[in-house]
Amino acid sequence: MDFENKVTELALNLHKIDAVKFGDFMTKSGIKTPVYFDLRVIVSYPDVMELITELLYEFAVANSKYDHVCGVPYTALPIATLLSVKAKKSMLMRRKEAKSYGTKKMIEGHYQTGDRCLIIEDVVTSGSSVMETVNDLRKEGLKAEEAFIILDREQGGRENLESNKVQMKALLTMTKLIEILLENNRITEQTANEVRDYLQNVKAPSVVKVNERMFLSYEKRAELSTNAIAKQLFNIMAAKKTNLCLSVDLTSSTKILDLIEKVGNHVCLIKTHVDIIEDFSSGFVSSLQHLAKKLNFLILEDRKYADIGHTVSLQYTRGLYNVSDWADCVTCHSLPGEGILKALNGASNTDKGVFLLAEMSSEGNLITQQYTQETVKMAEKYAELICGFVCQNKDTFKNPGIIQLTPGVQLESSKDNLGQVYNTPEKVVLENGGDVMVVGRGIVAAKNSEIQAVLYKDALWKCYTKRISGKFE
Ligand SMILES: O=c1ccn([C@@H]2O[C@H](COP(=O)(O)O)[C@@H](O)[C@H]2O)c(=O)[nH]1
Repeated sequence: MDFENKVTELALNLHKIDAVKFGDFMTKSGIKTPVYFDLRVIVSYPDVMELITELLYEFAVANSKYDHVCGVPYTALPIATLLSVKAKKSMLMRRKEAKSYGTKKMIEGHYQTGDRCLIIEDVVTSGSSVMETVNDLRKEGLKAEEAFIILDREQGGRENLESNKVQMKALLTMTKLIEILLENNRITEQTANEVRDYLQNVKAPSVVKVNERMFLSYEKRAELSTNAIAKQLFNIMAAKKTNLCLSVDLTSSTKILDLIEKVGNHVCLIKTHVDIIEDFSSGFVSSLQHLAKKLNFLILEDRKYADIGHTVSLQYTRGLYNVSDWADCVTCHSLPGEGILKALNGASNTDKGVFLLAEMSSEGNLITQQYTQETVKMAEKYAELICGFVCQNKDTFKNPGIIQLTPGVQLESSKDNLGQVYNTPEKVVLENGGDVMVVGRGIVAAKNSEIQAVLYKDALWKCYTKRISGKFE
């Protein structure tokens, strides 16, 4: 029997076993519907289970590359099991609730970060159940980009899933099912029309688009990084439990080193502006590097390069500051075009990173939405060089392997008298998606910088743990 005939047989069988019913029903959300699906009953019909498995197998194996299958609990679990055995592919099981003891894992089974997982579901209306499983898999660093469905109710689920980067394929659509049942005299023309009218008029609510990096831990994101500095920074944050970057905007090298000695334990990154240091020397650089090793932080020179590639390569590798010699990463503008990234790429033999400025914290800055988008696009070709973006919004980029570095942070929202805008840790981390938060005067100008650094560190870390728990919206 060919594929189409088998699909027809499935439609007729689903009707025969009462998995599809026509009449006056009420959906979970209280909307009247002339058609109702209850595919939970299929477990009582081994030949229907076998047919579904065969069809999904032909459908899935022919077109997809995947490492695991995962059924949306509960109806799709036995189907995913049969499919996993038939395809000889591993299965993962998503829990509905995390265990209260032991590992507290949501996903059971063996997997590696970056593995591809195919989702199996019985019926899709809005796609929200599929998205719950997709989100839990993505939190574990798995790729969940394809969902195979028995029946698509055609009420917006496909569009909702696509907007969350999940391609959906269904064995049957509601339209096709009605057509088959009508052709085979299982339903009347009137019933068919009632269902068609209903389909025209009732759409499921849209599913909120998720930004995967908002829910992934720094450990998981380290595994997804293609830039060595981003990887290191994620790992330092996870190990030291801090996502605080201190901007040491002081003009005396002794004062800078004294401050770092006090707060270095509480930060993951130290950000410098070397051109404001009045007594800059190679001795300062050696002491800074020594502290970075001792206290386990990375060094970012916030140079904000913005010239043509040739000049930038000289600014980066030569002159009084010879930044490439000591800074793990630098900031740079995208304004001059790609040449600036070409210049920085390969200018050093050791691992380096670039934070590209996609947005600024200052009031009235001239960066437009289009400029931001083009900046993010420009970075795509330089996956080994870019460790992140200096930006202010969670939707500026999606790649979970890179870092959102966000300046303009103080414990209270405020402004300075030269246009700097400050947001609170809650706003920056939970709403705006900051991964590493830059604090300058909030710590540097405090009476006791160490106490203040701990306050910032704790507040920012608390927001991060809340964010990855997903329980903040
Ligand atoms: O958009 C940007 C980019 C960089 N910065 C830098 O961050 C610090 C912020 O210092 P505060 O004292 O906390 O204001 C500073 O070095 C800026 O050059 C930024 O503020 N905004």
